[in-house]
Amino acid sequence: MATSRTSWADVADAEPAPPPPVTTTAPAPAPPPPVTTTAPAPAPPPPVTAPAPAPAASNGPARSSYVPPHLRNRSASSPAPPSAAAPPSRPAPGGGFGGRPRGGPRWDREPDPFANSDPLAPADAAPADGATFEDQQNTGINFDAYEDIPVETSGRDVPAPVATFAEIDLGAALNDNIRRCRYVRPTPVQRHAIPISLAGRDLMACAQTGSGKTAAFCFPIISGIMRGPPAGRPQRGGMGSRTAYPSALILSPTRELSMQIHEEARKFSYQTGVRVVVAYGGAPIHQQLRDLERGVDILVATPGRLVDLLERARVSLQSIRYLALDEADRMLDMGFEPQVRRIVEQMDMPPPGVRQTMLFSATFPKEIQRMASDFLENYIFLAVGRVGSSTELIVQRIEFVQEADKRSHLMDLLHAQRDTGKQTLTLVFVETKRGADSLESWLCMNGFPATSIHGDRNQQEREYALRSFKSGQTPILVATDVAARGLDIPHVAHVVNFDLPNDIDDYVHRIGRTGRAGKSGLATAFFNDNNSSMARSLAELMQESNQEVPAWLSRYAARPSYGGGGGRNRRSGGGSRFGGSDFRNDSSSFGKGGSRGGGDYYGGGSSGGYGGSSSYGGGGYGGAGAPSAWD
Ligand SMILES: Nc1ncnc2c1ncn2[C@@H]1O[C@H](COP(=O)(O)OP(=O)(O)OP(=O)(O)O)[C@@H](O)[C@H]1O
Repeated sequence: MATSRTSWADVADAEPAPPPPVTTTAPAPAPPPPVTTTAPAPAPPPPVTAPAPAPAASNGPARSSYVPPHLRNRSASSPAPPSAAAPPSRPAPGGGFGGRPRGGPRWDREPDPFANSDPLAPADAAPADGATFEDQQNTGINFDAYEDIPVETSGRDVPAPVATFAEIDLGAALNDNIRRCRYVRPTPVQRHAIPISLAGRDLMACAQTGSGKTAAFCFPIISGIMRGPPAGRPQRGGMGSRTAYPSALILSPTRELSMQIHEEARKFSYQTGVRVVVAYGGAPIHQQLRDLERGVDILVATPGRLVDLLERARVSLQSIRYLALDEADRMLDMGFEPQVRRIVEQMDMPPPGVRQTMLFSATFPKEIQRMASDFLENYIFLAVGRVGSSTELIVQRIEFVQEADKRSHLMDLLHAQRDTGKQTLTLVFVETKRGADSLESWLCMNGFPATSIHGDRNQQEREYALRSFKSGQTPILVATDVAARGLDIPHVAHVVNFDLPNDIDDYVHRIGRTGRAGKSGLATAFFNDNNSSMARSLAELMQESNQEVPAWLSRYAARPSYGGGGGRNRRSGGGSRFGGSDFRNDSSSFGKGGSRGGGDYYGGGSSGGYGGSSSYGGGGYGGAGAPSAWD
């Protein structure tokens, strides 16, 4: 691996009114015998000093406009903006549309994704009462929080981790963007995952919420596309074809998460010539089709909308070199698995071994690992922190609250928070869509500015709610599990599980909306007899995360009938600490296609507990007649 000693990371720290509401079947190669190594986190790089902020490339919010394919090859007539003085390692990725030759640099027309650090907030959005959140960027990150985190890798010939971005040859343009993002050093998952992916290896990676997994899969993809396709790859399509041929596909379970990944990927790929397009349900397809027609290298999509595009022959997957599944365990659970298998195995995507596949999540039940291995070849399993565990940065409190008392209890919490005088955001999770509406109204009636997000709200309302929450205009967001995964909202200081989920992994993702990127957070859960099946898994999780377990919860957990019998709330990392986490290390687990019904997690069967929760966009996915939030 080449190294670049000129990177910013060697020397530096860093720079720098919402709208009205309104077919190829993959062979299943035998898994390699895993080799397990438990690696200490690499030594932290020496402290660095801050350079003068690099000018955020300020070619303004130029309108993106269609570049005719025949013009894409011309060399840039206008000089590159100052921060892009060094040309990208590969100046001409991008087309993908109609299989025409990929064009030349297009950054003279590229809107600046750094112009507005909050992807969903309008530039002029401000927190309530005119207060401003201190800093929306990634400064003040407590990296020490990650230094002694245990890391496990298993698989053959695991590439060595890196300690700095400078050790990785990601390309000058991408390095510029890393600096603009104020990422000074890689997080632990990035230290391990990026070299693995750059070496061309398939990867199943499990790392705690808020630990930087998005960049961990985006950087290698962008860097790989910048370097260009492998020699001899046939050009697809013909003149006049309206089919888009992305080189990379990133799938995620919710619209909002896809939007967020798109915004992140646009920042990372700014002025690299790599073009990122997003496609998700609930939004007009015509705009997305137009975006695809302008060319796409990386397509970020929700499965439902992608299937639609594939059926219309507006997207072909035959040029896919990189496939990433974010929230991979969710993507492969009962609700999504058929759609995802269709996309990955029954369309025209190259098989494992030809494409490179990366699966990421904070939780990875072994049952799902087993299924996921169908998509991978000779892969490396990476666990940063314990699989399915929550970060110790989040203080977890469990309070015994009867159903009838929940509202007044919530009110007490909110009053206490208000009394601190700090401008923070509170995310309140409830079980049902109706429950979300009703709690939102009640909070508003009682003087607490709240909004809600769930699967019965239309996309415009969902986006508005999220914007309003992020900006601090409505600092309380009542949500179903549609907001449980992946969303990276700065300043969420408190997550309240007003209704506990039925699945411990959902709890891990929910509380992970706070305590992100090395910052601390608070999570309070209301527990009563209705949640007794969660007692043991909650107590175990809290113990693993060094939290104080209330005596009454330990007593609940000790009762055999209360969560003691296994079922889906067994801890998903289960087994011995590190070593039990890669399912290939379980002697009974070899043989990819092994019995899915024999799983040791989630009730021991593919129908043993996934997907049935009414909280997922209401009525669950697959629930008859209920609109799914997961498309
Ligand atoms: N190297 C880095 N330095 C500083 N900040 C970083 C770095 N990498 C990522 N971040 C920031 O950390 C935050 C969390 O990252 P990200 O959303 O990718 O987490 P995640 O692991 O995908 O979380 P989740 O499991 O909840 O999806 C983001 O705000 C991101 O910009």
